[in-house]
Amino acid sequence: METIKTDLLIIGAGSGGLSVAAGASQMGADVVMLEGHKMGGDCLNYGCVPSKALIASGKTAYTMSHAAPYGVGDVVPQVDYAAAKDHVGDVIDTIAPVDSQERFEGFGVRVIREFGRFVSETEVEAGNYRISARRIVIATGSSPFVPPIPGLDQVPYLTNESLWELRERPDHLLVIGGGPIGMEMAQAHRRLGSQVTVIEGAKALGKDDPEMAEVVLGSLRGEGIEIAEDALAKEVRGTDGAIEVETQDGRVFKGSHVLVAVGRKANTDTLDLDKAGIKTTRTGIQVDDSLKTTNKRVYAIGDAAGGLQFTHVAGYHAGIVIRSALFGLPAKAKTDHIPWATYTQPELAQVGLTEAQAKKEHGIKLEVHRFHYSHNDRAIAERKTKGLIKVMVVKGKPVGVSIAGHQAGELINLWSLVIANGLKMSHVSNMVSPYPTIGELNKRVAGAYFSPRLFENETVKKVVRFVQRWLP
Ligand SMILES: Cc1cc2nc3c(=O)[nH]c(=O)nc-3n(C[C@H](O)[C@H](O)[C@H](O)COP(=O)(O)OP(=O)(O)OC[C@H]3O[C@@H](n4cnc5c(N)ncnc54)[C@H](O)[C@@H]3O)c2cc1C
Ligand SMILES: NC(=O)c1ccc[n+]([C@@H]2O[C@H](COP(=O)([O-])OP(=O)(O)OC[C@H]3O[C@@H](n4cnc5c(N)ncnc54)[C@H](O)[C@@H]3O)[C@@H](O)[C@H]2O)c1
Repeated sequence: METIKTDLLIIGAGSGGLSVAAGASQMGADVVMLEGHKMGGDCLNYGCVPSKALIASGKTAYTMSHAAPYGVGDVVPQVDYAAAKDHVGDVIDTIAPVDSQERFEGFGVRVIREFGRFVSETEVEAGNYRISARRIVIATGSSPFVPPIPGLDQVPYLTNESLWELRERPDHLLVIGGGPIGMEMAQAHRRLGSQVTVIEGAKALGKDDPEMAEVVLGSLRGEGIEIAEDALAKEVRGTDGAIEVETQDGRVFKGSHVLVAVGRKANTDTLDLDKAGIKTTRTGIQVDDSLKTTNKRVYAIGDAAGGLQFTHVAGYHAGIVIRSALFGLPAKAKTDHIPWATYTQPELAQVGLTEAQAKKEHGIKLEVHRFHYSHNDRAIAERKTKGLIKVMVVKGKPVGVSIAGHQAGELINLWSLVIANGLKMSHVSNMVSPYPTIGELNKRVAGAYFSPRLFENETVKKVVRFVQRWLP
């Protein structure tokens, strides 16, 4: 067995681990990174990247079959599901070099392609290596949670991992779980020609503001997706091509395939965390504000840390760990300014508090302002008028923003900047947006905040009348 000593050992080469490795190695630390499976982790191989690529195929098919309102004849697209999967593979291959072993070795990182597990508080074994490190970062991500629904293990169910291997378009896809994975994949498949039924135990897109989620759900239903809510899957039966899902209230849904998308499970089982004195919670590894585990030399980041599960969160965590582990500086992970977006069409995006959360936290100090896409000229030109932006404001500062509509995931960037830097509504209204852009929505909602203050204000009116009398 080879013994290695290093400054920083990173377990997992996904979104979080790669970001720590890139930063730390280029800043002079001696870094070892373990990866037991594919470089790039879930996001590149089974998550964000393939899902957004398949969504793009679905969007293309939908545009072709809904062109008439633009004066271009509708066509029935000839969908080749296997070719769409080739497109997905090609997109992964195009991005893969950025996450590759070669690239990281070029930074001076020693990449070991083995799964690691703790053997003591400061040592990890991986294959034929025993690595001791000054600091260790657990960035092992998460896996699809497969609930113990009776019968599920008897049918050939799909997860976000096996879905990408499927080359024949499902005739009728049943999706258990109406979260972001379920809804994104439901719409992509519907647009590629499958019949789709979403079976959701509570409310679909339930982590988002219900008013905003409804904009998306209405559109999805309009496209022919059946969304059954309060439909907790209780039993699954059938065979390849003929699957039935029965819900707790006795409804039975029939389809050809079933995708299980009911959340994630942190990858901690094989790490032997107890040998390093590291505790876990119900959702992942227990960490403090600085992402340190109960073993102060070990950090946990990204999905493994059991909080928000997004690639940009794993990347943000990486920055916190670099600051703390490399420079010994205090660094705390916050969540107030973390956005998320669901890439259905229309999209759904959120940063900061939802209206309900803001009401609870700020009570009567809260003001809520809305602006609808139907008043945005670019949205009208593009016939993308469904949706709205909603801003929760306390004493002139936004504390949360929710957007449902065209390019919501792009629009939320500005509000992430605003909230991260404690900026005010006046900063947004001072901005000049090019006309006509969807981005004007951001300025217009700030206008909606200031309009009553300016236009329904007697003092303002008095001042204007007074000045007008004296102006030459
Ligand atoms: C279908 C789907 C769509 C998604 N879409 C989006 C999106 O659009 N936007 C977004 O922000 N997020 C999205 N996510 C979430 C995103 O993929 C994750 O939040 C992100 O990948 C987490 O990064 P991570 O570094 O924590 O884990 P990962 O990227 O999963 O990396 C963990 C790595 O650790 C390795 N590993 C595990 N155990 C060990 C061990 N013991 N030793 C060595 N290596 C190990 C794994 O093989 C893996 O490569 C999506 C997820 C899914 C499933
Ligand atoms: N666009 C994005 O950024 C994006 C896209 C996909 C995934 N993700 C990340 O991946 C995570 C996991 O996504 P997800 O959609 O699997 O999980 P989720 O936890 O967000 O949603 C799962 C849904 O399944 C439902 N459910 C649970 N058990 C059920 C049962 N027995 N029958 C019916 N419904 C049941 C839950 O009520 C919930 O609504 C997300 O929370 C997100 O962090 C992000």
